[in-house]
Amino acid sequence: MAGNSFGKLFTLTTYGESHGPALGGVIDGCPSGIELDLEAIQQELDRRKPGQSAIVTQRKEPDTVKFHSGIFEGVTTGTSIGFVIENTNQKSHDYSHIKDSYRPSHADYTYDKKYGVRDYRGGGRSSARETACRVVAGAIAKQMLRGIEITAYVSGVGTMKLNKPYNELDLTQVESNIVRCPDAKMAADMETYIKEVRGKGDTVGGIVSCVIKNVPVGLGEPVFDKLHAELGKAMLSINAVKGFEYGSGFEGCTMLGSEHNDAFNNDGTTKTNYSGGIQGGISNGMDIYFNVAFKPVATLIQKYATIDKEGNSVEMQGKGRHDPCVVPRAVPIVEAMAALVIADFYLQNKVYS
Ligand SMILES: C=C(O[C@@H]1CC(C(=O)O)=C[C@@H](OP(=O)(O)O)[C@H]1O)C(=O)O
Repeated sequence: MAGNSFGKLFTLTTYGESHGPALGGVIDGCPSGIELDLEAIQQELDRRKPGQSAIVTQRKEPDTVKFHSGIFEGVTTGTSIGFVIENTNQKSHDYSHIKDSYRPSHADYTYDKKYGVRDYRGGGRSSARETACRVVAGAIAKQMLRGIEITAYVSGVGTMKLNKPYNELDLTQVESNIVRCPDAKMAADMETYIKEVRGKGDTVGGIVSCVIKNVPVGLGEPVFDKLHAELGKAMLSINAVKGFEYGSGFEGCTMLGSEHNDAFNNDGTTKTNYSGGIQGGISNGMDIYFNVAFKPVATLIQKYATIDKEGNSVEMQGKGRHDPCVVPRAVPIVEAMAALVIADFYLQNKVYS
């Protein structure tokens, strides 16, 4: 299986399956001399971990990270940073019923056809549990990116959407509720809805929005490695992601150029920011903002029709511990992937000192 690494200079390689003994990773290219706040890294993991509230999977994992290399007396040494997160709460028997059949819209079918061998327990390598490793690396990248603020939040669940731009929201409130939506009223409605959906054994999708502030001018490459292309790849590599848009996104296509162009101020900043902080694939110093669309989780706790390995129609009953909606736990994952992209360009574009 290829494709387990991300980044060019600040790189992350991850390993591990949902029901194996552990997940882990190696971060390479992190500069030396960064004083790490290890508690802050664990706090990021706590924001992502399963079992954290009544609206997420009830698998109980502490997701405690142990570092094995690359850090001496709390400071990065410039060597590879190896880390491990143990799996402690696997219930693999919950998965024996799908050993020989495929959950519709899950990775079960494609993994089986591609590799011929499938660790069906908890989704194996296709499990979103892998994203814990991204959160570790992202937390280190965030600490390397002093002064840059990356804030994600839930802006949509099902058809419920926050119809306000990030700069009209109080983003200090993201962690004040279990949905991670900065509008208290909307968060309460979303929570009720997610609980209703969970009660039916069903799932629902949603949107995570993200803003990156204080990015200097000049990150990103002009042709294939555009900053927004790398952000798009990073976000689309997160489990269950179906869409990515930045700046004015799909809505911007309905505007005229004369409305959409961001007029300059004399210092090079712009009066509007439909560009989303990126022009020609390169950051222009304005806020970078984007939306990430997550589909409803494929595993339903309901009866469903599918096929087995031989192609016979079978009726299955979903079981196990699953997220009725992934967006509350996806918030720190989106931030982590954004941090990895920005950190990588910091090093590539030699703006880090
Ligand atoms: C454990 C996590 O999420 C898991 C993601 C997942 C899947 O199929 O992706 C299946 C479930 O695993 P299990 O049945 O073992 O509880 C989720 O709980 C996690 O994110 O840490």
